[in-house]
Amino acid sequence: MSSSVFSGRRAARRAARNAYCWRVSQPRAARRGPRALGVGRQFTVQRSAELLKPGDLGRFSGRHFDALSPLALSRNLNVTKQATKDLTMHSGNKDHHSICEEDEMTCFSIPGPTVTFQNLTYCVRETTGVFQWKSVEREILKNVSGIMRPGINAIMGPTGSGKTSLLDVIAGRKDPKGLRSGHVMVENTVVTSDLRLSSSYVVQEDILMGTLTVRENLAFSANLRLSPQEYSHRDKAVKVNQVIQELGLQDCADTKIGTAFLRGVSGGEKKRCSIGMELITSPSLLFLDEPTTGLDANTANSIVTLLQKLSRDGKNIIFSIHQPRYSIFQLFDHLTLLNQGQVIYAGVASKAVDYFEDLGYKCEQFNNPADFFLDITNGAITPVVNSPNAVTLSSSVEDRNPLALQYQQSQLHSQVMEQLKQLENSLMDPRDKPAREKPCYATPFHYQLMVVSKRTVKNILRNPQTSYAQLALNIFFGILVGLIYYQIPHTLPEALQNRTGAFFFLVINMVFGNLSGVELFISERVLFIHENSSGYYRTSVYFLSKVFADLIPNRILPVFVFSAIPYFMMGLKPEVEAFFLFCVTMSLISLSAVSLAFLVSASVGSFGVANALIALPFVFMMVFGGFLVNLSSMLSWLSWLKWASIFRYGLNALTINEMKGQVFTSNYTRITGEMYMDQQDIDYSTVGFWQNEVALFGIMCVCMLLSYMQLWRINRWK
Ligand SMILES: Nc1ncnc2c1ncn2[C@@H]1O[C@H](COP(=O)(O)OP(=O)(O)OP(=O)(O)O)[C@@H](O)[C@H]1O
Repeated sequence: MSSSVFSGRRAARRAARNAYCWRVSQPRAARRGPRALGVGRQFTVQRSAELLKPGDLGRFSGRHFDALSPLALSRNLNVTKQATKDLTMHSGNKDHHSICEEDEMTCFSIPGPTVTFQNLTYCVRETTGVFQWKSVEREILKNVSGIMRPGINAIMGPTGSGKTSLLDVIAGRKDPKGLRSGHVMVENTVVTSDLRLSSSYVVQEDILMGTLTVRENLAFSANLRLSPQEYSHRDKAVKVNQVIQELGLQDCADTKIGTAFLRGVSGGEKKRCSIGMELITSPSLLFLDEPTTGLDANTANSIVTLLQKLSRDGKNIIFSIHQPRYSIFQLFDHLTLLNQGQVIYAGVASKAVDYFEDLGYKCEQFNNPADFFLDITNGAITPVVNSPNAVTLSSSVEDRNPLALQYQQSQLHSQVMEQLKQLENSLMDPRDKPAREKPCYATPFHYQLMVVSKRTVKNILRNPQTSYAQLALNIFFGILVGLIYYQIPHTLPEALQNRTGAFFFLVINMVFGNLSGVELFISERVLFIHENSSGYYRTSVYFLSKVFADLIPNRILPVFVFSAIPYFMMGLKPEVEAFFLFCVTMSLISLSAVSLAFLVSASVGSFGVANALIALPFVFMMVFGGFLVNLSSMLSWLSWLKWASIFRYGLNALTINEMKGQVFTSNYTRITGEMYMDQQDIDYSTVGFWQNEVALFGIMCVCMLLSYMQLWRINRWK
């Protein structure tokens, strides 16, 4: 990145932010700046810090420090190869030396945060029985502890072993209600769901806007997640280009992601784009849920290689993975192996095979270690019985997972627990802690509204079927109603019958024509949940942008077309004011109906349920509209439903607007519009007319408010 672009205060602010993503929770020394921690100067991080003991001395820049001091642990300031020798000399511990020399060394100029978790037990409730009324609690993570440092941290295990659950609990994405014990800490700060706003999480299924190109999707992420105070438009464009280069997406940068109807980029490119959406913020802590699932071997390899490259900048990359090939496994720094929700190995990845061989399992010469571990957990490989540490299978209930038991008794486990204890003890007194900044959105409300609305409009323009269908339907029905009721005469009985019939037809069309509103929030529900919970934008921003982008092209414009065509074809009152009020009434009918559809859309997740739910109130409203049933003759305990009927308010307003001041005649009879409305119990005064309009407006406001609340209440936990 050219220094000319990111110069001055902006660059300084950004550099500080990237290096100190977790600064609010760090010790003062850490907050004083990179130099205080030796960051910026090259030092080496040894991955097997679990092999060190408190009191052992490490060295950095000529100064010695306690290798297991809180600061050293929390920043991974362990030892260089040279320091390892010093350490051995100082501590006189030959074992350390020999073990340390076996370990590979990893160099980070700016190490990211360390994640620790202790005694995590997580339960889910499962419903049972024919009617699913009973619920039982099931432990899916049992007493899981570990330390994950900057580098590649893989969580492996057979299907259903709890990989994704562990990742989600660590990332603060799993419902905290299920956590029975334990806690997760990132740099000495207990993780809450706030972590969702400040960390990066790549979900398994790529959740991207299909109608936008790779570059547009990345720019969307940059616009919302990079603060406008720190990054100018140009900076963001440079950042997007940088991520495109880093991920090798140059060839498909301007290709659309693709939808169910539009072929777009390949699966691997989509996955890289998903990773890019998160890399835009230069996160120091990145979570990925099964990043290689569904990809061919080469693409999977290139993705993990890319992650490994990123981790060498000091990022802490934590992901779940099912059964990687050997070339991928080789890239892991740290491995956590799970079986039935329990840890069966946690430590340096390259030492896992040795660990299991010590337990009596034999890994064939050309066997892939990942397959070897899964075979062990599945019981396809059994331990050699005469091995001194061979796992003894017990039929007792407590020993159902002997591998987990073996791990809990191992030195590896006690070292991890010892280090966790050290960290706990080193936690600062809460009074000394700086006040924790509440993670907040990177961009202000109005900016988010502009960016999200732009995307919504772009999406509608590139996927205009709904808008075209809505317009075509309105034109078709407008002409149809106009032809059926062409130039309604003022002679009785047609004058009254045709007018009321035409109005009923129009209202039906306005209400049922808006059934498509139920798709508004359902079609993008997954995208909304992902983006909202990852801190892209506020719920209110999404709601407003979606509602306005839908209302203007799909609901308001077609209504004016629909109102104009039949109004003049039917020969209704030839007055400008009457036509204007007719259009206003039709718009309010449409808006109140569509708001009800939005409410249903925000409340349920499937089209089938939504269609069934929306049809019911519409039919009830039609029955209680006053056209099909005489409301005054209805059972009193049922007739209150008329107060909630869009049909009733709409029909009344249209009737008052048309009939008031009109005279209808036949050979022997003369009826005024007022006489007719008196007979129908319609209040035709000006106040009476506006009462109907206000009621429609009220229904719209209440439904909109409830839809927003429903959207806000959507379960975002995994
Ligand atoms: N919210 C939930 N409600 C009910 N059961 C759940 C929930 N989350 C996880 N589980 C259950 O917990 C177990 C572990 O699930 P998890 O997805 O973590 O496994 P996994 O190792 O990632 O599996 P896979 O490799 O198949 O994705 C499974 O049996 C799953 O059904």
